[in-house]
Amino acid sequence: KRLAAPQSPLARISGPPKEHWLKGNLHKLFKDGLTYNLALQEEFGGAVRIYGLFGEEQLYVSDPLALQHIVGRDQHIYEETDMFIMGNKIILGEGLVSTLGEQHRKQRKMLNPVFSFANMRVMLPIIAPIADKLRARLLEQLPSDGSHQVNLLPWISRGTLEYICQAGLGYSFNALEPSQKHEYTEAIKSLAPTFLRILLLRPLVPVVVRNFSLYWRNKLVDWLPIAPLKELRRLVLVMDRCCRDIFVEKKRTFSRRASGGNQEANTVGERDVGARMMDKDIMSILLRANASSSQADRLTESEILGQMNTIVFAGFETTTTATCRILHILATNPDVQNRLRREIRQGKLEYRASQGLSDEHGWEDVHLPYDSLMALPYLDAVVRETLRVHPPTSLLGRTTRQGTTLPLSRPVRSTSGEEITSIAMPSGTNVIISILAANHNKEVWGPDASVWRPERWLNSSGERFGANSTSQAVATDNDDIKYPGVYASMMTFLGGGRACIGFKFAEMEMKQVIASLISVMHFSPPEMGTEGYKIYWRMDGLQVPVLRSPTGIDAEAQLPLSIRLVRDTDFAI
Ligand code: HEM
Repeated sequence: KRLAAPQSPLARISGPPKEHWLKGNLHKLFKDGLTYNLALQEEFGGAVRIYGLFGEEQLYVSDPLALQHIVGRDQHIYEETDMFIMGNKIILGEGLVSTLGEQHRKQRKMLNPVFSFANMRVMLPIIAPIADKLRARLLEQLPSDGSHQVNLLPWISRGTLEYICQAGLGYSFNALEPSQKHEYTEAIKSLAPTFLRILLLRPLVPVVVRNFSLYWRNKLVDWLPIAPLKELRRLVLVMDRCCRDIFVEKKRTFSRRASGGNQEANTVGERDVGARMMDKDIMSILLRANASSSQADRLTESEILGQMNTIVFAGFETTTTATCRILHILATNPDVQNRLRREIRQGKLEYRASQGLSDEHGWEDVHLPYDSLMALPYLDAVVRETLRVHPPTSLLGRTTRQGTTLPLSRPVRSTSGEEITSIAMPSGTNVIISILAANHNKEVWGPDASVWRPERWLNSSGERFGANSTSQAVATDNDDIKYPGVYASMMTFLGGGRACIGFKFAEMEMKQVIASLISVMHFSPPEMGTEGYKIYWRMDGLQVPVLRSPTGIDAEAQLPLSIRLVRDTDFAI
């Protein structure tokens, strides 16, 4: 007994038994893990000891005060793991998700202003016509006299790619023209599924990066008989080449304009964005900011290049699944859908009148400006509540870079039944931030925390609380029991120095798409026949819609919904 290794501080914390000798509890958490994740918080509280690979003890955290420390006060201690940073660097380049410490801070300093409200106002007119084009593509599929079942997932996904590429890169890949496949958008779409197939190799990344040069890494990929690894390398090369081409063109256009030369776009992709929107995209704003900043703050070319793939990748699947989730909820809640449509119609009618436009301009086609769109209270409540109950990214990893102590707002029980109010965290302890459990915490959101109820964001007259206020939605005044999230006090977009930089963009995009689609289209659940099929949201890495039958769950992600044109009765509440 005396020779046994000293017990780690986490061994005292209660948690589930080890489920597998190799995978610990990880497969339960990350493979269709919604129920398992929520049960952990219910049973053990805001800090739970779980087992990682080879039984390594980790801390699973949803406690508000602990998260204030992890993403806020002590964020320099709780950093991304080497596996995450190095893996991202290989795949996406030297962007925000691949850097730590001073380099990351420098990149954020340059990029934060790019995602300001002022720039969102400028970018909304890039997105609005694309959402209308998506709507037109869906309407084309409708028979003249009835409803039609459409798998919305690929369409929402094409729309999202087009918004982020046009607004992010200032480049159109015509993603809403399925006949015009582009190798860049195909690569971005294949990236996450390919990566998931070799997820178990991820822990080896730091060892390989530290011990093998690029030449030998390439040789390894050649020699190893692992097809998804070779495919991943191909995708990375395609993304890198396409981004470099766009970047070179952008720089050329940029310096030509700076010297007062020709204002025309050079490439088809640039021209397709339309002259009106030229130079208003994220990369153009970044290039201008970079050129006018001091030498010490300036990003290198490779850092700018790295942001291109990072922004497109980070903004793609997350926003796609969130938009799909909203549409699915609207389809299954016709009253909510009607109320929302009514509010949008009212908002557009008022704006049309304020601009002195005649009735000839159909209200459905009116584009609300940024501030009016953001101010629609019910739309805001529907988006907030969906992002709270169903956060697209549910779990994030961190590791302690030095020893520290983690305080808790509510004590948890030790394995021998004592109360624990703070936890000693040795250097190198792996932490899982549970965005999902935090967003479902009954102490913060009330006993109906897991119920989707948009009214929690509204007062009794249906108005929303002050701009960022969550006073009614949050069931407590105690600051220790509040989450440090950047968006509506929830953890969906995280908080602190590594919070989602694109959250305003995502919010704007989702609101615009929903407003555009439901102005003219009605959504309802699909006919599933007699075999008992249901749409089921599987939580692996992201939350993804699939079909579930009594005999099992389909592997293929899909969101089949019935759509038809809106009728007068679809505004009734
Ligand atoms: C509903 C949609 C979205 C969700 C739920 C979401 C969520 C998140 C979360 C949780 C993080 C923190 C990740 C971590 O620390 O490991 C993050 C980071 C990030 N997100 Fe988003 N995101 C969304 C949309 C977007 C969009 C549209 C963009 C770009 C326009 C974007 C760009 C980024 C970037 C660049 C980071 C890295 C920030 C950094 O490390 O400094 N995201 N996002």
